[in-house]
Amino acid sequence: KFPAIRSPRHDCQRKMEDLSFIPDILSGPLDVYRNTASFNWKRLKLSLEGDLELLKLKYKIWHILERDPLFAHNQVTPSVEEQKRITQLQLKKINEYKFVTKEIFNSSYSKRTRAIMTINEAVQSLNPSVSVKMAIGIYLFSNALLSLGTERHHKFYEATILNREILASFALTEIAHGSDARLMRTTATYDATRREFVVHTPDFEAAKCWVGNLGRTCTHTLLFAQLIMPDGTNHGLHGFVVPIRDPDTLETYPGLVVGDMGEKIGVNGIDNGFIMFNQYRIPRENLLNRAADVTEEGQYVSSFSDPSKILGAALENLSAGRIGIMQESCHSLASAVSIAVRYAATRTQFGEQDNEIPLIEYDLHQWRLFGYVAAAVVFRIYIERFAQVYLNIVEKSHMGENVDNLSEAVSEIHAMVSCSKPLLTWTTMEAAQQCREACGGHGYLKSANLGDIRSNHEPTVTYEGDNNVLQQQAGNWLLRQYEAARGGANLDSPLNTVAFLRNHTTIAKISFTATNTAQLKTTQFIMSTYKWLICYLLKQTYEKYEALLAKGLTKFQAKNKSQVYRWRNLTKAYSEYLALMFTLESIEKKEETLQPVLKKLFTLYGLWSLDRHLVELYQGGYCVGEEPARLLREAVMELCGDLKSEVVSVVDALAPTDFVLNSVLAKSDGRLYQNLQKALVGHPGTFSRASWWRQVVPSAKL
Ligand SMILES: Cc1cc2nc3c(=O)[nH]c(=O)nc-3n(C[C@H](O)[C@H](O)[C@H](O)COP(=O)(O)OP(=O)(O)OC[C@H]3O[C@@H](n4cnc5c(N)ncnc54)[C@H](O)[C@@H]3O)c2cc1C
Repeated sequence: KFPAIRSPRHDCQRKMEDLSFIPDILSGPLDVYRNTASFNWKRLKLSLEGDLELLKLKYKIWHILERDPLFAHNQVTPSVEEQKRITQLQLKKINEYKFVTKEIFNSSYSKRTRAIMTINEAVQSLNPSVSVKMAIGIYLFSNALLSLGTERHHKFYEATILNREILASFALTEIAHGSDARLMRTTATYDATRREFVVHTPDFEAAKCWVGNLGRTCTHTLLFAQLIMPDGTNHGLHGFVVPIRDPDTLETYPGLVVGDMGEKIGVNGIDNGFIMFNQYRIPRENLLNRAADVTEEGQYVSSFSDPSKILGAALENLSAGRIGIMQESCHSLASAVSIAVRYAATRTQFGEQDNEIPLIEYDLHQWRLFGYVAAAVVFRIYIERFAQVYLNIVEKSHMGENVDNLSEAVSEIHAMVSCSKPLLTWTTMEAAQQCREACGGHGYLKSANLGDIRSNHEPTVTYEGDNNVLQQQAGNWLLRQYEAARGGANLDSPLNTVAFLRNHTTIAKISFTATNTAQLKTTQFIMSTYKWLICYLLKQTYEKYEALLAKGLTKFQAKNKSQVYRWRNLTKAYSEYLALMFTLESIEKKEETLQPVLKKLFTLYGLWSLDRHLVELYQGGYCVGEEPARLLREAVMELCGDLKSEVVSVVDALAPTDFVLNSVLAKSDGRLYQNLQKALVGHPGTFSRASWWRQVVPSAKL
């Protein structure tokens, strides 16, 4: 038996905060690579979380749920219906645990939201379906009531967030329209005689669909429908609170046709549903009327009383869910790389004179995995910092405090979120696949958990805004800033993410001058290369777009024809730059002992990402000849080699507890084959004869 060890190399630092609530890891085969780390993994864990209390909260939740049989892992995937049942029961139980304490509930907006995001992430790591159910059914709905509704909707708010009597859903997507929300066809027509809205679905193509929680469970939905006045005037999409089911019987109300979407390729614990409304009546008061209202007599009145508050509300609605998705992606990415790295450090294959070496020793394996480890750390720090900035702005606007250039900040944050959600969700998707392959055949076992991580993560690239469509929105904003910079006008960038565009002509003239890899492995090289790249891609995209307009194409056509290789690459480069910029600012404030490893990870992520932009770096003349590409790739490989001694402890900092990680290949004790044997032998039915053997043996008597 291996004794428990307490990160012996760095005990001197423990006086800072008591991190004993983080379970120690057992000594074992992974020690070989743990003992070479330059830092204490628990301190890195705290640093990546960014807040001691939130880290404690996460461990508290994991600790409680690990002891609750309802949250026990299934060795065999339950039926779709059973997954829905378990998920709903788990949500009920989470409500009963009251992780959102009175103290959290009464704290400031930003503190409360960060705590809720942490709870969501802790739950997501155990069952992503529960966290989505909770995020849509409780938090998205109650936030929308606060930001889009008024006092008269407070009863719904209390019933949702405090009493948990309402479980809501969010109904926007229709069968024939998803990304193009403006053309949704569900209507809510005001009937002044009865002071009600009549909600109607004209045909199947206008049925709301994919609505999470709608298929089996929700009591209410937050419906987006075209608001039509008695005279036929259409005021566009508005939000309405619409009762769906009797909370005591879960029977849907007359006038509704509600169905479940059936089996999906992941997150089957969520009951996604479709709905058709047949002249279904709801009270006038159910219109979320902060921005606009309909009087009893049937007059449409816009109520923009406090523009800053409305803008803050809009910001919150647009971005909060996507920031939550990014945070959850960070967790999935961290879990995937933790599994693959621990496996790589314990699995040996090939060697000289029959001395097999661990996979982690192979350059190829390091190159395949370490860029994603670096991404996991960079994204974690980025989102932690970005969420703080975002929540502070929303909080100030909620409180009616003056926020400088609020409307510009709202647009900038929307652009940032619109390109960062694609970056984080797509990188996680790629990483999950690479990590699965890096674990070979054993990675294909359900008990490796890489399959579930991958398929449950996958829809995040589509929901809350399809990634390709979102990127176009970020590009719109970037091009506006570029146009302003070209014309010498002020940039609308209060968060300073594109402040460098003021110098775009000077930046365009810089080129690759490094003569050795050390010059590349600097924050200065990475950030200045990214600035050049963004300026170059902006120029390319802008010129193409303008040329198409000059040829007589409409704006719509010109924009569509500038996406491939331009708009899209531009927003990708900008999102990577954002992640690097925020991470760099944060790293500089981290404790000294962590800085060397964090800087290496930062540098690897930066160079590894730039490697994927080499075509543009050459195309635009930043790089000339063979040397730049050779040096860049050599620097990536050197960093991979350097990180070999750190990476196992880095994933110790990234990984959740063994129970939560739930991978037979990656328990922190590193006893790969003992754990695998236990799992294979313990699997139900491993040794049984097939119950259907008689049906396939010709001589057997049926
Ligand atoms: C698991 C899951 C849960 C969901 N939960 C909800 C929910 O609770 N409530 C809800 O209302 N909706 C929900 N959705 C729906 C989701 O929000 C939509 O699927 C999403 O907005 C994309 O819309 P769409 O499916 O109509 O795709 P489309 O808009 O038809 O897009 C299809 C493809 O075409 C591309 N495309 C579209 N427009 C352009 C363009 N201009 N240029 C280039 N390419 C383009 C897109 O990139 C995409 O790849 C959920 C979806 C899933 C998968």
